[in-house]
Amino acid sequence: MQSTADRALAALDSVLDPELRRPITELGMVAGVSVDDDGAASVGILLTIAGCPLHQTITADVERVLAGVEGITDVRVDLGVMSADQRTALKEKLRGPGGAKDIPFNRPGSLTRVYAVASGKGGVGKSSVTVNLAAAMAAAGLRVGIVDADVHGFSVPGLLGITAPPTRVDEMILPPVAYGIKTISIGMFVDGNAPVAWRGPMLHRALEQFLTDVYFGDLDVLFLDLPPGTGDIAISVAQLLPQSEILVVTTPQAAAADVAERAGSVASQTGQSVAGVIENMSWLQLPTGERMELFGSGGGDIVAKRLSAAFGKDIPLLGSIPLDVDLRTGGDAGAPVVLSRAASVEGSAGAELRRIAGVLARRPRGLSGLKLDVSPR
Ligand SMILES: Nc1ncnc2c1ncn2[C@@H]1O[C@H](COP(=O)(O)OP(=O)(O)OP(=O)(O)O)[C@@H](O)[C@H]1O
Repeated sequence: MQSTADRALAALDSVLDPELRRPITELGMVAGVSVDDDGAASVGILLTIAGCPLHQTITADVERVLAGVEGITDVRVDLGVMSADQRTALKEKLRGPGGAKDIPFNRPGSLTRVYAVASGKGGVGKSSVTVNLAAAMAAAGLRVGIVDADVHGFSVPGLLGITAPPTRVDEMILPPVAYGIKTISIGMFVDGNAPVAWRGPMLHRALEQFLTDVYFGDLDVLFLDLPPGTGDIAISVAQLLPQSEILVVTTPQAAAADVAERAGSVASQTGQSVAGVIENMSWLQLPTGERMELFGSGGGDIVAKRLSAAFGKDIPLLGSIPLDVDLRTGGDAGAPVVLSRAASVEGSAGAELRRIAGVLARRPRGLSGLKLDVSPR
């Protein structure tokens, strides 16, 4: 018959490390469990690093789970810290022997879809679109990550309300999780609003480090929020993640369409493909029911048609998102509009973003254009 301590240990399988999203039992974080005759349990928990900011969450989860185990009357959690050897074992468990310094998304058999979100110019809503698509997918149960590669204008942490810094386990970086999205941004590594004046090679190295040192685990979808324009980082993305596909965000303006098309056509030089075009700020819904096209019309359609002609295949306009105060206030508050009640209003920005997320989530996995097994898991 199982002892109470055995049942307690089995119950701890349901406690997940908040950052690694795997059971603490599997991660070697449970040093031991004992239960005395009166039902008082004491549990040794090994944190990955001293002063782990999430120790209170882990402690509370352990206490809650053990309180539900029959025969346990009291729970004491003793926190310790992993030894260097234990940390090495953890890293090997997560990343393979030697803590493999490769990009996991490029490994043969990786089923992660990587979308690099690009725009010709700044301020068209690229980051807002990225964050909302990611949030809608995560809410639908997909495992989602974002790399905020917009080093000059990083805004993803703010849009997701992330203030906590990433946790480091030696050289491995554990990304903060918000709304189920594992997120890493250059903004988490610079002081306050200090400007980042980095040049190409530094950007390349920063992105490479994000892709190799950040532990994302298995992801269904990874979004990269690129800086606006056709700069060095777009080329780095193509080199570092050759299977990534571009999502082009534009406004309806003809001038914006021209630069957005250029951003998309960089992909033809780098051998990447374009997954589609998203038009943002397409119209403003007036109380009279009319749509006011503040920035003109047709930009998204023009970009999609021109890119289709350039690539010799259909590149769809995935959707048109209206100007919407709820999208902006949600962004300011760090609460993506797709998760709010406002998104259930037909024709709203949130509703359209949810629809586009659904379309992208249903696209076949794997390298587009190549013959791969893309049957759903
Ligand atoms: N559809 C929309 N309706 C209302 N406001 C929007 C919409 N899209 C974006 N915005 C607002 O426009 C501003 C710029 O958006 P965002 O930061 O997402 O753009 P960006 O293209 O990523 O900019 P940059 O490249 O300069 O970082 C934000 O204040 C955002 O809330």
